[in-house]
Order: sequence, then C-alpha cells, then structure tokens
Amino acid sequence: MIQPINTYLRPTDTLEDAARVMLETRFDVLPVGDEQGRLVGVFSRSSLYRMILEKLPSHTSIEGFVKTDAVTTPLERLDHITFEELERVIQNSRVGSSIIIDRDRRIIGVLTKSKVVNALVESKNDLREQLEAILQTDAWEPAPRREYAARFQEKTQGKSDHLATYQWEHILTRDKAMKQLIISAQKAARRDTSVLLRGESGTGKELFAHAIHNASKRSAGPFVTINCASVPEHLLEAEFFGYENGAFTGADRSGRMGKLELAHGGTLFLDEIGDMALHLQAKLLRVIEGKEFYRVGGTKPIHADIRIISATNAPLEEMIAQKAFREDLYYRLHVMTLSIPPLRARANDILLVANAFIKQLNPVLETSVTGIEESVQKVLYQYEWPGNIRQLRNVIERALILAENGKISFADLPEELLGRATVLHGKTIVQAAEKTEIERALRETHGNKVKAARLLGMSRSVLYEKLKKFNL
Ligand SMILES: Nc1ncnc2c1ncn2[C@@H]1O[C@H](COP(=O)(O)OP(=O)(O)OP(=O)(O)O)[C@@H](O)[C@H]1O
Repeated sequence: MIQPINTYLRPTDTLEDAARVMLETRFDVLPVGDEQGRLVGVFSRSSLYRMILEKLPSHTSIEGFVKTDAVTTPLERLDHITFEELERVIQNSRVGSSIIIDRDRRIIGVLTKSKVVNALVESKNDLREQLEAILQTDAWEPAPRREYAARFQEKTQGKSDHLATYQWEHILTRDKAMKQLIISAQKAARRDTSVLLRGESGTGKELFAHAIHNASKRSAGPFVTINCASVPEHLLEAEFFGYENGAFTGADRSGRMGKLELAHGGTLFLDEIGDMALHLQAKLLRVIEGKEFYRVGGTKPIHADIRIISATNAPLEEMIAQKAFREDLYYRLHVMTLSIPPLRARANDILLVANAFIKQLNPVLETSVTGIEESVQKVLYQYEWPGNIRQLRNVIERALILAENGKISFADLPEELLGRATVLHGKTIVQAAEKTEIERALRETHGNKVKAARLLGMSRSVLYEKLKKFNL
C-alpha cells in the first residue's frame, strides 16, 4: 500500500528535477521537504503539467507550485487507524494521498488513494504488515540532482523497486485478437519458458510483461527491467552482470550486483532486445544455457534462476540475416512469441481506453471532465495513432488539462490530430475549436469582453466579429 520510493523534492528543485523524479518513480504526488526532511507541502503531477503548459523554463524552481495544504497522517496514528478512516483521510486530500510524518514533521512515507482501496479490497489484515515495511525503510532523502543520479539509480534498484505493477485487468480491450492474445499470454505465464513480446512502441509490451510475471509462479519474486536501448553499450555489461571491486575506473568500491543477480527467483524483462550488442548477446546466451555467469572483474561463478521476457519492435529476422542478431539467442528467446497489434488495427479499443484514461486521470489532474464530444470521438477513431496507447494517453492527459471540465472538444486536441481532423471535416473544425476557446475565455473573465480579448490575444474588434459569427 505504501509506494516504494523514499524520495522527496525540495522547494528549490527545478521543473526539470521534478519532471525527472516523477518520470522515474511514476509517482503522481511527491512530498516536498526542507533541508531536514520536514514536510513543506506536496508537488503533484498536475502542477508539473501546469508548469509545462505555461512554458516555464526547465530551471524554474517548483516553489510557487507547491501545495502547502498537504493532508498528513501522523506516524503514531497509523497504529490505531482503520482502513476506513484512512480512506476518509485520503478522500479529503485534493491530491488523493496522505503524507505520513513523524512528530517532527519529517517525511516518512506516502499513502495513496488507489493503494488504500486496493489493500481494502485485497485484504484487511495487510495494513499492519505494510506499516511495518515503511517503518523499516531508510530515512527519506531529497530527490537527487544530476550529480547524485548514480546513487539514486542504485537506490531505485533496491528490491522495493523491482515490482511488476500491472495485471491482466489493466489490459483494456474489446478486440477479439487482443483477447485471444491475452489467453495465450495467460497460458505462457503458467510455464517457465521465455516469451518474446513484439509490437510497435506504446502498444503495451511492458504491460503484458508485468501481467505475465504477476500471473506466474515467480510472482512473489522480483521483476527486473533492463532497457537495452537506453543503457550505453559500455555500461550494459556491468548493468547485466554487476561488477567486482575495482573492476574499472569509476566503479563503486564495494562492487555492485547486476540485474541478473537482482532478478534471481523472478523475471528479467529485456526491453528493446534488438538493441543489444552482439558480444553481449553471446554472453546472455551463455547465461540462459548454463545459468551461471561472472561479475565484471569477478572470478566466482554466480548462479541465477531467472525467467526471461523480452520485447522488441525491431525486425529480428532481418537482423539475423544481416548478422546483427544471433540466431541461437533468437530461438532461445522466442519460445513463445506474442505480437501485440497496433492501436489502429483495433480501433474499437480507442474510445474504451480513452474513457478509462479520463476516469483514471481526473483525480490525478484535479479535473472533472465528463467525456468526449461526439465529433472529437470520430477524430480519435480515425486517427492512425503511430505512438499507440502511449500517445493516446498523452493526448487525453493534455486534453483534460486544457478542458478542466465538461467534455473534451476540438480545442483540446494537439495539432497533429487537428491537422488530420481538418482534412476530414474541412474548415468547421478550426471554427469549432475557436468557438470553444472564446467561450472558455468569456467564462474565465465572467463575460468581460475586454479581458477575454486580452486573454485570447486578439483585438476587441476581432473578438466582437467572432462573437457575432458564432452567435455568442
Ligand atoms: N490495453 C491497454 N489498456 C490500458 N492501458 C494500456 C494498454 N496498453 C498499453 N497501455 C498503457 O500505455 C502505455 C504504454 O504501454 P507500454 O509501456 O506497455 O508499451 P510498450 O509497448 O512497452 O512501449 P515501448 O516499446 O515504447 O517500451 C502505458 O502507460 C500502459 O499502461
């Protein structure tokens, strides 16, 4: 129930710092603390988006966007509090969470609404255990700046981070082929074989990997991810195998465990496997076959019992023909291949998922959007979605921030979708977007046309003209 991070922001942290930490921790709300780690307030994802939409430079400090009226729960209360009370406390929080603090207002942890509700549903007895878990966590630390990035990475590689959060029910779909795919994935989950997930970026490969792990007999073990494309090649080997004391300049003195070791007893998710260098492919193959390896600079063989799930959008067969990918490794990895169709091939999922994102994101963004205008639904339906569900999520997030309430209209769509919509609907779409913007400006200025014109960046006479045109 307690989210496994132990990081807080400082008021002097910048927009860039906050964005990075939010991205890395996937946290929707972060506590903000002073030099001594005492709670100052909270910084939410909606504040982050506001800063971004206001086009503030990335070095702007978050101070002005910190909400100081954070809902808190004193640590000592946790001993007596019931789930129902906790839920009430969190319900009263505008950001859907409560920060746990000690007697000196030092930040201890975060309780979020979704986690409390989940725990409520799953088990009533879990609370004590969870509380003990946070009481045992290290002291919370300020979010690392760039120079501390390595240490932060080390921390986030601690076992608490090696969790697979998604399950089958998170894979939303109405599509027949997808449903069939889920059935195959569920079958694969029961065995210990390697699974290769294929599909365009943003189609949900990671989601499947999580769900497979969680449905497997290794679910209690770690779920460790390596993104082979984002780790520089010269570091990937150490990332995989770990290293011994003094293995190379800059290496930590005490040595370090690699991801293979960390994944022992669980699942190793190799994302973007097509980007792995050939020499590492050979080493990985040896691990899969012999199940033993050495740390970089090490002499002691290490045994790891892992299940490998890999993912790629690369044309592995072509790469094999060009000798850029090892055929023997390919056969080892794709004992079972699951190809996730792109969103445009399962158009019926677009609105299903979009509406689910609205529900999911309204509380996070503090918006109260009720749906999507019909004409906009058509545009979403006909768009090609090259970035798949990830892009759809971004479009909906952005639209919620712009719309704030009511239904999502054309004015809330990004240009790439509007451009397409203009082709489909001609000039009317631009006009519809313009009308919505004017209506909003008038609402915000309580009907004051001078102020509305200023807000819209147009002259008064142009505004009057448009009001007449739109019958406003
Ligand atoms: N069927 C789905 N229902 C709901 N959400 C989904 C679905 N598929 C994907 N998502 C969401 O879309 C986003 C992208 O999914 P994910 O990261 O799993 O894609 P991916 O294929 O691994 O992308 P990449 O190849 O770029 O790493 C995530 O936020 C995920 O939760």
